[in-house]
Amino acid sequence: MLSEHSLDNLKGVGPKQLEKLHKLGLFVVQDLLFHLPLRYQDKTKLTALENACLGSEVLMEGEIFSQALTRGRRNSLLVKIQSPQGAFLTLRFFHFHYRQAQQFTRGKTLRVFGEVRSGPNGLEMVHPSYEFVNTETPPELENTLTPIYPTTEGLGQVSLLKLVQQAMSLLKQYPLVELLPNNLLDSLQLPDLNSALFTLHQPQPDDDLLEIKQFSHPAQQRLIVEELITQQAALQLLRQTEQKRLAPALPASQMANALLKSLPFALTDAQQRVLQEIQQDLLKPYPMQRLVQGDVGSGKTVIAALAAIQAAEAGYQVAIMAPTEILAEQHLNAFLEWLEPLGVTVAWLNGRMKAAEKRFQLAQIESGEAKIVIGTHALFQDSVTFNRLGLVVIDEQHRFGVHQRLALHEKGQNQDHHPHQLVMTATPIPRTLAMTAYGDLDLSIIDELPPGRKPIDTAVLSNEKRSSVMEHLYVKCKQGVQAYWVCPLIEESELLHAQAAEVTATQFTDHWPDLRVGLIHGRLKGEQKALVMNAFKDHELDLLVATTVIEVGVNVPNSSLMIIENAERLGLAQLHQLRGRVGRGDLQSHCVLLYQPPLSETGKARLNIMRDTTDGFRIAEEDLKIRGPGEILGTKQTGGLQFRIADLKRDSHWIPIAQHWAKTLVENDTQIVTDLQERWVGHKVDYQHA
Ligand SMILES: Nc1ncnc2c1ncn2[C@@H]1O[C@H](COP(=O)(O)OP(=O)(O)OP(=O)(O)O)[C@@H](O)[C@H]1O
Repeated sequence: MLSEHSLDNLKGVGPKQLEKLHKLGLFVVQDLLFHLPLRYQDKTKLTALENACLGSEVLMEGEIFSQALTRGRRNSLLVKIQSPQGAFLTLRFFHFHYRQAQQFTRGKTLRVFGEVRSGPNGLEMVHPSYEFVNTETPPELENTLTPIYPTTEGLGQVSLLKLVQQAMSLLKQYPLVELLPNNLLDSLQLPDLNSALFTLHQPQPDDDLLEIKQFSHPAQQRLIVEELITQQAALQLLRQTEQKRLAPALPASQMANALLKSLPFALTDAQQRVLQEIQQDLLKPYPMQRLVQGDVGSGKTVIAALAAIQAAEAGYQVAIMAPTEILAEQHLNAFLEWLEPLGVTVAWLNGRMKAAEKRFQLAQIESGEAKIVIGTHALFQDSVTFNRLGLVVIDEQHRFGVHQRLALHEKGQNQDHHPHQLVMTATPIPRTLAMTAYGDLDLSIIDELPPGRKPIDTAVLSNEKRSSVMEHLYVKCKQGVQAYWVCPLIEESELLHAQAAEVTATQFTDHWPDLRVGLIHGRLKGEQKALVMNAFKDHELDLLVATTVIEVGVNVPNSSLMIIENAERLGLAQLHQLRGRVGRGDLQSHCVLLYQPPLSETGKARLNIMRDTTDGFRIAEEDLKIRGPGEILGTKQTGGLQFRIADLKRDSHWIPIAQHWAKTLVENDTQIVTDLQERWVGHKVDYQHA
């Protein structure tokens, strides 16, 4: 079996090469077959010099007309060849031996391969590969296109190609088992696996290079589809396993009605719909696995509270995990306000608690006295023992990654049940991406903002206007407006980032001593951050100069002006999150995106999208197109989305199709699913738990 055939069985593979191959993620012969070329060279035909297009790689022949050495900053050897029709091409070599130079004598015929460029003396090729041709017995042309593989230092193309060729002849003897059903291949018009692999490693001259380049060749699509089906099937199996587990069936809650009555607002239709979906899930005796997506400010916290109360009333505990301490504290305040009057005890944990306080909170959690427990990732530390965990709410899950989600989930795993799981994210995620990243979860969307919100008015301005923007901000603050100023992310370094914020804060206080300015950044201690945040909330500060630490969740409805510096450096999803800190009350809010000129065309287009829409889903779709999934999901989450061949940005249109077929396979033939996973997950990728 090629899936068990280790690579050192191939000719020419010693320990050193093996190490290099492992570095490329290649362990068995089958891995080589799935190691697809990056691109191809066409050495199957000769192109006439006259027909060569600039920028294309071609094979051509000509007679040596002259050769010359030029001296300068870099010595170069120039060899001029002439086609039978009289056109000239210059070959330019920067590295050469003088002996080599002597070989290029006038009248000899050369066959060269390289990229045609325009040079100072007409058409040229830099460092082409070449051979001398005996015109009586010219060398044969290649039968297939020549693949160029991704490789690593010390493993040349020629060696790698030889190994793949050995793998291909083994494939002829031991073809791989076709795992995709015929009706699937027929309906999608895709080739079988073995011929797809032959096509991609040894494409015939008539195979469409353009299609292959654009990854739209049926042979490539076939592999992409198989890989995506495998990933979707893995998620569905995970989900099926989860649904076979027991969870406490939580009856409808009376206290939830009391909470609803006590709120100063009525739920929007979207909130009601999502709440009902959650409440229905909680009634069932197996774990809810639901993702709630709500655009910024759509009111997710109250939904979490209403779900929590259903568990608490039934005698179970609820863990609420937030990505930052600022957010955990904000949730704590909201939950205390809403739930304590109803007699529900809320505990909380943070990193800066005094030992005695922490002991007290831990004891309350362990005894079951505390029904709601709020915190950051501190919640899944070993010292935390839940008494009867019935529901886990994870806010902004992509900040945590699947591992942490599962870790908290395991905490509640006593003998008789698993907790229900509710994941909340404020980052709208395009549907296809959500299907891949969260395919094991049901999806609810809060697609409506509370009434009375006015769309944020956004302006895009050059940094040259910075001082007048500062001036304008001062005037507004004097009229009672509260504002954020978000500082540039010049370096990844937390220190420099903090310094930039400090400098800006000082500029304001130096200029306008009567302006009440607060400063918040990642290097402040938790306690200091909380103090500043609370002062801003209580309107003891007019302006909060911040780094992107305020990106998620911060809720100060009275703030209505935000300036974001160096906006061109941030992803759209992140800008949307930041901007979502204003426009949360009924005031008309404004946002200014400052950019450092000159701004590229794409840069301009991106900021214009921000100016033209506040619809998070549209922004996320654009971001997916421009920056890819990492930007939207965060790197931790995308860690679990590494594919061998598929690319979520390029191939997202296949995802719904893959999901459909994965479902059919999971329902009808789990053996195929297991085989597919063995084939694709191999040594490198673990779709479920990476
Ligand atoms: N139906 C509603 N009507 C009016 N106000 C509401 C409604 N639902 C929630 N709110 C209020 O809207 C504000 C935003 O809610 P919340 O903080 O829950 O938003 P969110 O969805 O978590 O947003 P983000 O993801 O941006 O943090 C809060 O002040 C909340 O009390």
